[in-house]
Amino acid sequence: MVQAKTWILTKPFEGFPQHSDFELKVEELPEPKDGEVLLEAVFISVDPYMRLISSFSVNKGDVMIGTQVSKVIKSNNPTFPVGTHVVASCGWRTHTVCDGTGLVPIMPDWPQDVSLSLALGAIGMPGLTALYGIEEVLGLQKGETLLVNAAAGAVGSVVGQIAKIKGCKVVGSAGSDAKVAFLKELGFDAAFNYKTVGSLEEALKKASPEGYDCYFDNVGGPFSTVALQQMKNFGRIAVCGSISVYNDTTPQTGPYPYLTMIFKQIKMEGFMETRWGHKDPESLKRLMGWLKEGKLQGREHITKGFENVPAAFLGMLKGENIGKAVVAV
Ligand SMILES: NC(=O)C1=CN([C@@H]2O[C@H](COP(=O)(O)OP(=O)(O)OC[C@H]3O[C@@H](n4cnc5c(N)ncnc54)[C@H](OP(=O)(O)O)[C@@H]3O)[C@@H](O)[C@H]2O)C=CC1
Ligand SMILES: CCCCC/C=C\CC(=O)/C=C/C=C/C=C/[C@@H](O)CCCC(=O)O
Repeated sequence: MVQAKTWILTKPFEGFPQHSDFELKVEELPEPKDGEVLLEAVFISVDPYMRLISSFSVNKGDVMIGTQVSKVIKSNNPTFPVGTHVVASCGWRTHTVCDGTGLVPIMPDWPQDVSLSLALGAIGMPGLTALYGIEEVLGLQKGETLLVNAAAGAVGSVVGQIAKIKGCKVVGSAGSDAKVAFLKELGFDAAFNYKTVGSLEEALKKASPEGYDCYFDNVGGPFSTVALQQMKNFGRIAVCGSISVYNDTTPQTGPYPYLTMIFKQIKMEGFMETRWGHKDPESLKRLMGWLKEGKLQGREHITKGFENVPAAFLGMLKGENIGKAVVAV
């Protein structure tokens, strides 16, 4: 008999999540039946979407949602022999018994010297988000200028690096001087701390006086109101996330930038990375290729211990992470 530790939600989030919204529970798991496997979590991902989804689709007492890299430690399913590593959407739990539905094996030929945690980051969902936002939504072209915010995070740091691979000028904004220094290390052409610049408009103009062809928006809210005014004619905007409003308790209202969009003939498209799921195997190979060539860095912010998953999640929402926030169980 295996005991699974789980983090359950004591109530749906309201405003900024609190430590008291979570409770550690222990569950006795049954032995896996025919066709079933027993998974043991190795790395657990903490992501901004969990803040949103858990406000409306998770009930009090449910295990907190989320993905993990886990190892099959018992198997009655020939598709997933013991020792197989998978990406599993089974939430914040140390052990899981399941029938294999929805388990995604780690891509074949994963190099020995690359941490499996990257399957939750640069070589996983956030990396794919960056790639699809750039290629499928923005259609970014060599020589163009791209702006990305939350640029030192999981998605943003990959966005900037792919844009450099494609021969573009990249401007990034982030919330601390240490993050700005990291962006410069990654080869960003310009980077600034949006919390200390004074005038965001001036910072954007200084970084690219001729404006921006493309804007990869992870933040939304007032930042985007200002950034939109700095777009070039026929600029394109990929609306990836809107983290500045995820903890708001009142609905968003204007400003309404439609006149600027009309005059500048701007195109703006929201997207979910899951739209291009059929391309994932090929796309993950491309991301891994860049990693192996040294063109892509998969920086991570690792928190140790299952007991610290809520703290890692709250820390990510507060902006404590440089790179992908992950928990090593
Ligand atoms: N559309 C899609 O398919 C997907 C969308 N996303 C979205 O992409 C965005 C980035 O996600 P991800 O890379 O995983 O997370 P990050 O690793 O970037 O971590 C979140 C970061 O957001 C920034 N942030 C937090 N609060 C605010 C705020 N009020 N204003 C401005 N910035 C804030 C912080 O960085 P800083 O210190 O710079 O403020 C923090 O480090 C999110 O909006 C997320 O929802 C993610 C995956 C898929
Ligand atoms: C499914 C997330 C919907 C929230 C949309 C809000 C903001 C954009 C964003 O952050 C999107 C994230 C998309 C994440 C997709 C994750 C899937 O690959 C796995 C999710 C399954 C799970 O955690 O149980």
